[in-house]
Amino acid sequence: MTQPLLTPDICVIGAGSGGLSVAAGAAAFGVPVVLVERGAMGGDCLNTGCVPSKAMLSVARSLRGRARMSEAFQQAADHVAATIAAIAPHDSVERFEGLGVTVLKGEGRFADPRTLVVGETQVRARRFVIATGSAPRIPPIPGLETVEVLTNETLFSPLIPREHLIIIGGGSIGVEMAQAHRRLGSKVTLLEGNRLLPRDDPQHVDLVRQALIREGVRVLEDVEIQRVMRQGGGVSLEFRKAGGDVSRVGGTDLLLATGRRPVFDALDLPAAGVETHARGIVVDGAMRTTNRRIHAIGDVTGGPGFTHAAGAQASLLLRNLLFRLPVRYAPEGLPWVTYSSPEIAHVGFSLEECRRRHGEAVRVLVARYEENDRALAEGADAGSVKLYAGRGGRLLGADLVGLQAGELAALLSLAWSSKMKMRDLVGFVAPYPTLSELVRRAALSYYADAPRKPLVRGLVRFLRRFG
Ligand SMILES: Cc1cc2nc3c(=O)[nH]c(=O)nc-3n(C[C@H](O)[C@H](O)[C@H](O)COP(=O)(O)OP(=O)(O)OC[C@H]3O[C@@H](n4cnc5c(N)ncnc54)[C@H](O)[C@@H]3O)c2cc1C
Ligand SMILES: NC(=O)c1ccc[n+]([C@@H]2O[C@H](COP(=O)([O-])OP(=O)(O)OC[C@H]3O[C@@H](n4cnc5c(N)ncnc54)[C@H](O)[C@@H]3O)[C@@H](O)[C@H]2O)c1
Repeated sequence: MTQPLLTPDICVIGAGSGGLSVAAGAAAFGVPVVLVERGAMGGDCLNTGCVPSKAMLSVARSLRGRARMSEAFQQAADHVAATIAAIAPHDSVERFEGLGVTVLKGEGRFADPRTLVVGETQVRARRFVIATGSAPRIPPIPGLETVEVLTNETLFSPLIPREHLIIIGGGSIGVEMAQAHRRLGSKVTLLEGNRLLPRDDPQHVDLVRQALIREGVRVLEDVEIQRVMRQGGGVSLEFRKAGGDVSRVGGTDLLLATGRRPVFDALDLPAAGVETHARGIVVDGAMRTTNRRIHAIGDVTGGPGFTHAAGAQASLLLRNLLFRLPVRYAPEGLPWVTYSSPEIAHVGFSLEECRRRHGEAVRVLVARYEENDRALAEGADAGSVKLYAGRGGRLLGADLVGLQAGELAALLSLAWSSKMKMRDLVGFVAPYPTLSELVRRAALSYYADAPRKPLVRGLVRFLRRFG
């Protein structure tokens, strides 16, 4: 029996953040698309990532230790399930088939540079888009194989009370899950080999660190984990603080939040002539792999692992595939947010990168939440907005920490991508009382010296003569 053969214009492998965007966008323009998914539609973000973690954080924020642990976790589990169920229809097979996409449920594997095999079906597309995402990276810690470990793939389903959760890794997942579990009633120990949130502004990270410690999370940084052991029904860890003695911590559960690895093993990429490096599939600025008919986007390319990064790549790729326009994906300016309380966010270049590029011309402009009426009214006076201004007042980057810092980051991301200057950030009207006034206030400080400048004072004096 010959295998069924499909010959779409575009075959997308992986129905997560990146793949779904490409499939929906291409189908909207009437382009024949085949979408291949071996697991749950929606990928990591919907099922085991952004959505369950943010839903859990929302319940944790409203309860903040005010409910019994069993009740708190039950509420969180219900809200996680309800949130996923509310979003799932948008990512479902039915919706995509309704858009005209042919959805194949199964694992894709390349047979040759032009053919993907999915079960009994062969797909020979003009272009392939690999969007197969990432999986938790398991570090080589002795003894890890002897205990049961949790990852984001197992933590939320079932979402159950953990008496004492030990978390290895103080990146976004580690910090968000430490706070969420603590607020739902778990005892939490967070161990990080470096410092918490190593890519974020150190002063801002300190605010997050202090919040975690105040709420009762035991935070251990600069530690080297030496061994993991079984202990009764739980786990025990041996670790060493830089230069110190070996210490031990025991808990009921162990969560690994130690970064990601790209997922492509099942694809047989060598058969397709697609090269990989340690972080993922090798792509050029147009997201083209070493096989010119095959593109790759999202976590599998090893760039910054965010849903909005996969979405941004998908939009650019659509422009390229549908309209043949030249595109170049530049991850540098990408915003990111860790949804702790306080939230911590970043836009554009880091201060270090700004200084590397523009030297002494860079000015740091700060506005503090304690100076903002809305923040005071909300009882959230801890936080700050830092803008990095270059020559002529151009916005080069920003770091933010505090209530709703992520929403302010969206405003600044628009300003950054529109190449705005401090003049523009001063020239808009921020409704009163909003946190967005913080952005204006920080930008205004760029002109703080103006009243003292002889030239400006002279001009004002001159203009006064005219009544
Ligand atoms: C706990 C957690 C919280 C997160 N929170 C945020 C957040 O708040 N904000 C944010 O921006 N990002 C967040 N992320 C990151 C975000 O989830 C990812 O960056 C995003 O999902 C990547 O999208 P993707 O399309 O590359 O891959 P995915 O969404 O993972 O999709 C890949 C899909 O490919 C399928 N697949 C793999 N191999 C094959 C194959 N051979 N054949 C067929 N199908 C295949 C998989 O089953 C999967 O469905 C979070 C991640 C985690 C783990
Ligand atoms: N709010 C968000 O946007 C959000 C939330 C969660 C996850 N994510 C994404 O999901 C991905 C995974 O997040 P993550 O937090 O696992 O990865 P990460 O790379 O952000 O952080 C991993 C942390 O683990 C530490 N680590 C690694 N090995 C260790 C070891 N042996 N001992 C001690 N510490 C160790 C690292 O120093 C690092 O700080 C990232 O791509 C992230 O962008 C995003």
